[in-house]
Amino acid sequence: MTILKVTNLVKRFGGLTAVDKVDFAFPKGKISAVIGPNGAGKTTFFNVITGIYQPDEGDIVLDGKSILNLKPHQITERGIARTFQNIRLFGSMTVLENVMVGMHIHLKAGLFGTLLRLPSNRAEENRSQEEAYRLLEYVGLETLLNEQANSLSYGAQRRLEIARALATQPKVLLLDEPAAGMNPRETVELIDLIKRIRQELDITIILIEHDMKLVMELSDYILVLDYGTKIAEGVPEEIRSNPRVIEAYLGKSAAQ
Ligand SMILES: Nc1ncnc2c1ncn2[C@@H]1O[C@H](COP(=O)(O)OP(=O)(O)OP(=O)(O)O)[C@@H](O)[C@H]1O
Repeated sequence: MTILKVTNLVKRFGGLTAVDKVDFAFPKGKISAVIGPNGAGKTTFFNVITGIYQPDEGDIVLDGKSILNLKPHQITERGIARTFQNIRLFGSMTVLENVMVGMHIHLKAGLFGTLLRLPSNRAEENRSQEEAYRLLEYVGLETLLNEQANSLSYGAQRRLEIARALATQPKVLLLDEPAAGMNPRETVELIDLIKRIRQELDITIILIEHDMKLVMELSDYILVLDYGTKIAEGVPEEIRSNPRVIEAYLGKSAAQ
């Protein structure tokens, strides 16, 4: 079953076509990877799906409904959450507060009522704090809940970004280079966390990643972009031996 489907997706920047007529159906409850050489259009693809850019052509359908022309926060409300290639946390806020920011889209009190701790919002605030704590436990950061976000290690900041994204209760979670800058131990922990999110929370995961070991180990399905176009799709074994993919990564001579 498909949860997210893009059809004939096109995004141009002036004369450059960053995403060029891409069709892809992301299977529900699976981990899909979007790979390709630098500049292939992967982040632009994520930016179009999450409403940061509107596509010039094509359609994006989440759970049977088009999300075209929606603003990023409306797309989050529909059930797509993401993390960024360059970590975007509220650095001077605590770890707990960062997760509560993710939660506010589902709270009646709203973000500022929650953060200002207005008396009328106390009960809701307590519930959301408990939920935020549970999410921090889930990603293994519960002992750091009162730390300032920018005091965390790089790997911990990436996990906090994932917790904040989970707080929006997504159907689909987009991870843009989640292992970038991580040491080998942090990467192993990340792989475990992503597998648990798929299995236990039933969330569909789409990730962009340059670490091929991680991609091959985690992905059920892979979409390969090069110069904005889809050059291959399939299961990891098919992608690993696909001559067009080898050529795109290593140059023509490697594929011959
Ligand atoms: N806002 C923008 N304005 C103009 N050109 C852009 C913009 N964003 C991306 N591009 C261009 O679109 C192309 C695709 O970029 P994109 O960042 O999507 O690639 P990528 O596959 O994510 O690359 P990387 O692996 O290096 O992160 C590149 O040529 C890039 O320079």
